[in-house]
Order: sequence, then structure tokens, then C-alpha cells
Amino acid sequence: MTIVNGKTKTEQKVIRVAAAIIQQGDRFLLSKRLDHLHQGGKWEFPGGKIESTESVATALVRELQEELGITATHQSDFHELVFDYPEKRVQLYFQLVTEFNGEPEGKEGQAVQWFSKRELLTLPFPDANKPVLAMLETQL
Ligand SMILES: Nc1nc2c([nH]c(=O)n2[C@@H]2O[C@H](COP(=O)(O)OP(=O)(O)OP(=O)(O)O)[C@@H](O)[C@H]2O)c(=O)[nH]1
Ligand SMILES: [Mg+2]
Repeated sequence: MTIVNGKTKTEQKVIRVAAAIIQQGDRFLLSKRLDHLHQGGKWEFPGGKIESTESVATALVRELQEELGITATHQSDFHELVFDYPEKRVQLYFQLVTEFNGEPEGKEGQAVQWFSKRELLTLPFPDANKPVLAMLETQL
């Protein structure tokens, strides 16, 4: 049995996260996680924790405004998964965002960059992302 902070894994709260696969043609927009964060230094699909009063869609719109300064105007469910890191359990709701308003920039000091699918598949991502990257490769 794994015990973290005195709690067994099943007692841990699941952290619900909305994350955006932002696609424009053959390009995808990624953020680089700041070094001091969980899974720091890796590339990610922009997004963050869903607050208790929010829907996935609402949380994602808010996170993209906070992190990139853009407003998502078209999004759909792409994939959902649960992953156990040694220190926490996350439930990730990946949304496909194909339309947005505004010019993306790293509002929190993070690097933000467009990548082709081929480039994206060579980058380091958080461990939880493996299944969604395989889906992106074949479906998008
Ligand atoms: N945004 C994002 N988070 C991911 C991905 N994959 C993944 O495992 N995560 C994990 O999900 C959690 C999301 O946290 P976050 O740091 O983005 O949350 P947040 O924006 O609300 O940050 P804050 O709590 O500092 O305000 C982190 O533990 C992160 O490691 C991903 O592709 N995108
Ligand atoms: Mg975030």
C-alpha cells in the first residue's frame, strides 16, 4: 500500500485538471511548465485545476485566459484519464480547442510555442500524458 502524507492512495483527493490541445491546421500550441512546478521543465497542454463550482469547459476558458491571454471559442471533449503520480492522483480532461480569440503569450512567464505534430511527439511531457499523445498522433 502506498502512503503519502499519512494517507493511502485511495484516501487522496483526485485533482481535476482541464487541459487544452490547441490545434490550428498542423500546429499545436504548448506551454513549458516552469521549473519549480510539479513536472517542471516539461511541455504541457495549457490548463489547470478545475474549481469546485466550475464545469470543465468553464475552467478551461478561465485557465487559457490566465495563462495565455486568449479566449477559447470552440472546444470539444477529446480524452479523459486518471493518473497516479507518486505524490498525487490527477484526473485530466483533455479538450480540443480549434478556435480562439487573441494572440497567445506566456502570461505567467512560461515559454509558449507552436509545434508541428512531428516536433511535438519528440518533446518531454508529464508522465500522465502518454495515452493522449498516442491518440493525438493517430487522430489529429
Ligand atoms: N496543465 C496541464 N497539467 C498537466 C498536464 N499533464 C499533467 O500530468 N498535468 C498535471 O496536472 C496538474 C495541473 O496543474 P497546474 O499546475 O497546471 O494547475 P494550475 O494551472 O491550476 O496551477 P496552480 O495550482 O499553480 O494555480 C499538475 O500536477 C500537472 O503536473 C498537462 O498536459 N497540462
Ligand atoms: Mg496550469
